[in-house]
Amino acid sequence: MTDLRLAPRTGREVRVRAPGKVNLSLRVGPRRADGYHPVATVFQAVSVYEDVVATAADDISVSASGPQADLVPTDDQNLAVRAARALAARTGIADGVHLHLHKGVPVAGGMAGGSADAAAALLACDAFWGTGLPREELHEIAAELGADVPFLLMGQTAVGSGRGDLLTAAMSRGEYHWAFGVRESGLSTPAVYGEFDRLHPGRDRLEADGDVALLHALRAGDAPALGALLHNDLQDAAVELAPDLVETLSVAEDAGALGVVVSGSGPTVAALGRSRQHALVIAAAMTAAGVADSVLTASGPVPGARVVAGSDVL
Ligand SMILES: C[C@@](CO)(OP(=O)(O)O)[C@H](O)COP(=O)(O)OP(=O)(O)OC[C@H]1O[C@@H](n2ccc(N)nc2=O)[C@H](O)[C@@H]1O
Ligand SMILES: Nc1ncnc2c1ncn2[C@@H]1O[C@H](COP(=O)(O)OP(=O)(O)O)[C@@H](O)[C@H]1O
Repeated sequence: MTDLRLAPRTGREVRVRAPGKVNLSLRVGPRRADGYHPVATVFQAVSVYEDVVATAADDISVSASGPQADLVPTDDQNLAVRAARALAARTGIADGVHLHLHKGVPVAGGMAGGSADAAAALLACDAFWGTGLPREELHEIAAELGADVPFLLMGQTAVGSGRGDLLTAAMSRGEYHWAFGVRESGLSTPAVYGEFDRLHPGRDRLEADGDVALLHALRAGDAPALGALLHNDLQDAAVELAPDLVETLSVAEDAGALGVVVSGSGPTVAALGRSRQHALVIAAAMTAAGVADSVLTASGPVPGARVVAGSDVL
């Protein structure tokens, strides 16, 4: 038997898990001078995960695995690489790291998989390099990387304002069960916001207080009420760019979903089930009708990015 105490130490790894999200409500105001839109949103983190593993390397590099890994850039455009570089710049660290992304969240699907990678990479590098940044500073870097990144650090349920990066935790009781209809060809977030501008030229303000009833339903753990109140101002724009989504939405509705909505900028369709079993039934209905390239089921809310293991690799 090998004596592990004598084995050479070849590397250390830090493993971080971050969830995807669904916007239970997304209200959008008129485009600002900086190109962003003010939003009022209610995020829920769901149990579809990105697992990011940090190991030693000379430079900062990334690789990806998972069903849609070929759609993920592995250069400096990758949000995990951008996160590592931003943390290195903030802390003056000159070390390298390799980040491997096990992608469970659909790519360009409106469920923020890239943002989850960025949040996970921030935590992974912070632990790997031992920089020990306070949570607020990680949140600041996260907001610079993208509007959705802070929420994937935080997880659970939160109200987002500003660009979606100013967060307040929201109370939520119980567990919500989702079926997701996934498309292979994603939608670009800027393109969907652009289509929103085209469809709503007269929009002059953000309806920021429209989610009182939805937040009440969450506090009460009332899934039927929540289902009826799911809302997405970007849905028409996503449907305009991907008209087949109408069928996906209607198949999920016909399967008895409590509510059906396009997730964020789409094209993933999120359908709320009455139970875990019912979410499986809705997913099966979408598969049988051929209205999604693949389906997922998940529940929420779940925690944000967190270190799940840090170990010496022999
Ligand atoms: C629509 C939402 C809903 O949660 O999520 P996704 O569906 O992309 O996951 C978000 O607003 C997306 O957030 P995120 O994907 O992080 O956006 P960023 O990388 O910061 O911005 C990409 C581009 O989207 C547009 N954008 C983003 C956020 C916002 N509040 N207004 C915008 O107009 C801008 O054109 C921006 O240049
Ligand atoms: N780590 C990453 N994972 C996925 N996509 C990434 C990543 N880094 C950059 N991208 C780019 O961001 C785009 C959208 O990312 P993603 O977060 O998956 O979707 P969405 O913004 O719709 O939630 C992708 O099409 C890809 O070009």
